[in-house]
Amino acid sequence: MTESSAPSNASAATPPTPPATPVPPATPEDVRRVACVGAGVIGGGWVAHFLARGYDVTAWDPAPDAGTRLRRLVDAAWPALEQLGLAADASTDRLTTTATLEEAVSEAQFVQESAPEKLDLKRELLAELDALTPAGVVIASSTSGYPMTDMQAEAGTPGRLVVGHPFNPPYLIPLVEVVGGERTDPAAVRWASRFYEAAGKSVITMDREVPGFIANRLQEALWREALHMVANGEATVGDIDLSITEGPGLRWAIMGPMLTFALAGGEGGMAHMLDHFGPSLKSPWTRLEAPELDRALYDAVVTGCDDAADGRAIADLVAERDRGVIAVLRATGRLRQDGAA
Ligand SMILES: NC(=O)C1=CN([C@@H]2O[C@H](COP(=O)(O)OP(=O)(O)OC[C@H]3O[C@@H](n4cnc5c(N)ncnc54)[C@H](O)[C@@H]3O)[C@@H](O)[C@H]2O)C=CC1
Ligand SMILES: C[N+](C)(C)CC(=O)CC(=O)[O-]
Repeated sequence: MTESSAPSNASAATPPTPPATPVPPATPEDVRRVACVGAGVIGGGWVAHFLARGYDVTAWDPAPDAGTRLRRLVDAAWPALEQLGLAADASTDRLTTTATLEEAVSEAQFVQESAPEKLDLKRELLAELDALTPAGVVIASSTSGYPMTDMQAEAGTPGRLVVGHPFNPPYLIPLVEVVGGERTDPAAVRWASRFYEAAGKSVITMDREVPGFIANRLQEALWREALHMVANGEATVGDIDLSITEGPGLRWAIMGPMLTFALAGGEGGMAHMLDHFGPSLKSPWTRLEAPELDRALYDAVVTGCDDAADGRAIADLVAERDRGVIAVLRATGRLRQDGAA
């Protein structure tokens, strides 16, 4: 199977349910119609991204107010996307919200699932999506951490199910981590990676399942340590945020932690850095085990964030974040020719 071909429809134990409408699988670069299932923070962000890249998007979400919420999210994101540069044929009019899941996916050439992070729900939904989506069309889950092996357990044709893990907001943060499960066809993983690239994303394709993928594994280590420090009264929520925004975070937007630390070794680079600071790896700088998320810690973090927001509403913070990310992308020359980040 070549990289441009769609994944096989090879069946697992249960025979596949035939798709509702026969739609021939597209090559990743030829996809025009994308379905987004679940339209909250992340699903809505995906919708905005795909619209900005000129796709026709169908969206389905069971919440009664989902359509209104989605339009609000897309409208709020659009100015940032205009700044980045829209695809020639991009329009919010290309969005259709559907009354049923079946309508959303029946003509889709790619499906992005962004339903709540609950394993049973994901399992059932992915099996249903698999039954409703045209044969050979790749279905990706936005999950933040469930292995696809666990989520594909009930699907008739698990070969086309992949993880496509985005970062908030998916319309601005370029990275997507792509990985399959034990029963995923490797061609589906390659297809998804090529599709995301064509859709303007920066892709890491993983060849094995790792809990938390790569970036969340790193983020969670930081997050866990931050919660320990708040729980122990060692740092305030404000201290934690400032320590990153005025410290390592500034460098991380330009180089990752590896190259950044290579520069800590001066002319000797990473080798000198390891010789010099390697022993400190054994220092008790990390606690590793997660702290108990008890009421006191919960309240301290929530109140700390309210204080940090200093009266700014979430919508104001979203606009501020979007302006900041665009400025960083511009300043570091990371806006692609086609306007995608
Ligand atoms: N919030 C974040 O920063 C990130 C979240 N993710 C992942 O994205 C996924 C969605 O998370 P969020 O957007 O944050 O959650 P959210 O709570 O904002 O949105 C979830 C949406 O799914 C809808 N929904 C409920 N039941 C559903 C069903 N059976 N089928 C389809 N949709 C259903 C809800 O009405 C809601 O609009 C999760 O898997 C999460 O782990 C990934 C990256 C970042
Ligand atoms: C908090 N989170 C685990 C849902 C975060 C992510 O999955 C990625 C992100 O946007 O940082």
